[in-house]
Amino acid sequence: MADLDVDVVVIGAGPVGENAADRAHQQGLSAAIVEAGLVGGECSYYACIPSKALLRPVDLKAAVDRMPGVASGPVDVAKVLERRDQFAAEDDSSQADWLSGAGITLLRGRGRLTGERAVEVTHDDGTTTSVTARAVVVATGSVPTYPPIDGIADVGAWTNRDATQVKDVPSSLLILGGGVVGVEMATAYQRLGAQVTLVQHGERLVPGVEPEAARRLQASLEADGVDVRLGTSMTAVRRSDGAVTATLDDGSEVTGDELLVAAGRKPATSDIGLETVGLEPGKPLPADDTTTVLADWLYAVGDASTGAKLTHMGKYQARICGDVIVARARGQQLGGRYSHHATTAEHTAVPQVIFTDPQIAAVGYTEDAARAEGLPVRSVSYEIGNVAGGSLQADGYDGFATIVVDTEREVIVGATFVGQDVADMVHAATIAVVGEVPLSRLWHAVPSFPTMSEVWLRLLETYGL
Ligand SMILES: Cc1cc2nc3c(=O)[nH]c(=O)nc-3n(C[C@H](O)[C@H](O)[C@H](O)COP(=O)(O)OP(=O)(O)OC[C@H]3O[C@@H](n4cnc5c(N)ncnc54)[C@H](O)[C@@H]3O)c2cc1C
Ligand SMILES: NC(=O)c1ccc[n+]([C@@H]2O[C@H](COP(=O)([O-])OP(=O)(O)OC[C@H]3O[C@@H](n4cnc5c(N)ncnc54)[C@H](O)[C@@H]3O)[C@@H](O)[C@H]2O)c1
Repeated sequence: MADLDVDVVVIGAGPVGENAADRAHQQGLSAAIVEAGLVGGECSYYACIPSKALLRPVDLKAAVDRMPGVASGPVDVAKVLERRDQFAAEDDSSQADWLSGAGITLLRGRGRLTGERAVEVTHDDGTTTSVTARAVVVATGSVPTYPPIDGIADVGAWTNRDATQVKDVPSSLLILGGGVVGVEMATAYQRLGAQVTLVQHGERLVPGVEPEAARRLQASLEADGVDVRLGTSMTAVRRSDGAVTATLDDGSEVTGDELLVAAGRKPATSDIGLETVGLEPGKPLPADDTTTVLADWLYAVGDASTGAKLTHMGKYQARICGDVIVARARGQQLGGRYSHHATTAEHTAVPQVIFTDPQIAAVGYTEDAARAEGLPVRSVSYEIGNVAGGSLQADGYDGFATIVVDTEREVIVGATFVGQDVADMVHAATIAVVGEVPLSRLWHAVPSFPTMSEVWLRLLETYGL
């Protein structure tokens, strides 16, 4: 392909890179995007989408099983996997078509910086294309990390790619890591018929959430039959007679047909030529609130950056990035906090939904995190099963909501919802946090009866309104 000169070149066509290119292009800039794998990135084929496609059927079955008078049958695993393939088959033709329809040039190959505003793309056939651009955006995502455990390189350990693209559910699965990937995959696999053993070296699961949320999740996983081992780590793993055996640091052994490593991720920045522009490879790219890394030409968004490692937050960063690039191209002043040119929500209002059973949906600070920041806070909680909407949703509804209130400003700085079907409840809290809506005004946001949102009223009453 002939060498190219464009306004913006994006390295990495995951959900985040695609959004950055599109946002800049929609406003009149020429854009090219470089992709070494599948257009759509990890999220579309090996992360968010296939994992949720595996979880939704078993989540629905559990909800039906909690309801007297309606019966669910056994899970048809083949059908579940077939539906997963409808969402996440490893074919990026429709996403590539979308890019070309949008007028963005797709360069298939591996992109590397070769200096300021210069990227070289190496295609599969070994040929190269040089791209020069006014702005370069790094959106190369992340790759799994492997803890230093004896034998881990020799047992054919699964990553999120194997777990989400599975063709045959094994009869048993060891999971290393009790973070978000670990608990979501433990939920899916145990309910798809595998015996799951989950090993987490911390004292609790999903360390970033309210402690009571993690306790309820652990109780539910254990009730499902998951063997949860906390406060322990694997010291060695070996494969014999087809199975993987892991030795734990308390001397015990656990066995499974496969081992899924879900022990965190690192940015995919080790081989993208960062050293040619004076930056250290292998580290998350330190982007400021305008997503800028260097002067007014190098930008970073998504998992490759220091921002939150979630698709929706990466896409938010990408929209800001596109707008900043356009403003600079037009010689316009950048706006400040909460403008189109600042990722303000990254500091105080990151939402996340963990699609386990119970679901955990949270935004902003937990109580402990707020105190660590020196905020004057008080948190109040209320059982969702004690509001009419919750008790109608499921018999014995197990879940609660917590709000963390800044007692000086009387605004909500964090909220957590735990329970069946709470995923969509978090957005109301996100609006309250971002809008810094005073509690006295929230009192007038009347939840409909009988919905689970009535828990908002009870939380405000419990706080003292
Ligand atoms: C199992 C799992 C489940 C998840 N579920 C959720 C969820 O439910 N919700 C959520 O918000 N987040 C979820 N995440 C996190 C989410 O997947 C990431 O935050 C998101 O994919 C980041 O998007 P990205 O575009 O930055 O990177 P990626 O999606 O990783 O895309 C980066 C792209 O860059 C390409 N690339 C890398 N290097 C180069 C190079 N040198 N040249 C050319 N191309 C290159 C890669 O091939 C890839 O296509 C999950 C993660 C995992 C592992
Ligand atoms: N629903 C969602 O939003 C969703 C779903 C999946 C993943 N993600 C994102 O993907 C990213 C990666 O998730 P992840 O779960 O791989 O990473 P993570 O950092 O969330 O969790 C890794 C866990 O592994 C544990 N661990 C690390 N080394 C260990 C060892 N040697 N022995 C035992 N335990 C060990 C850690 O204590 C930690 O709890 C996260 O940023 C996450 O937010 C999001």
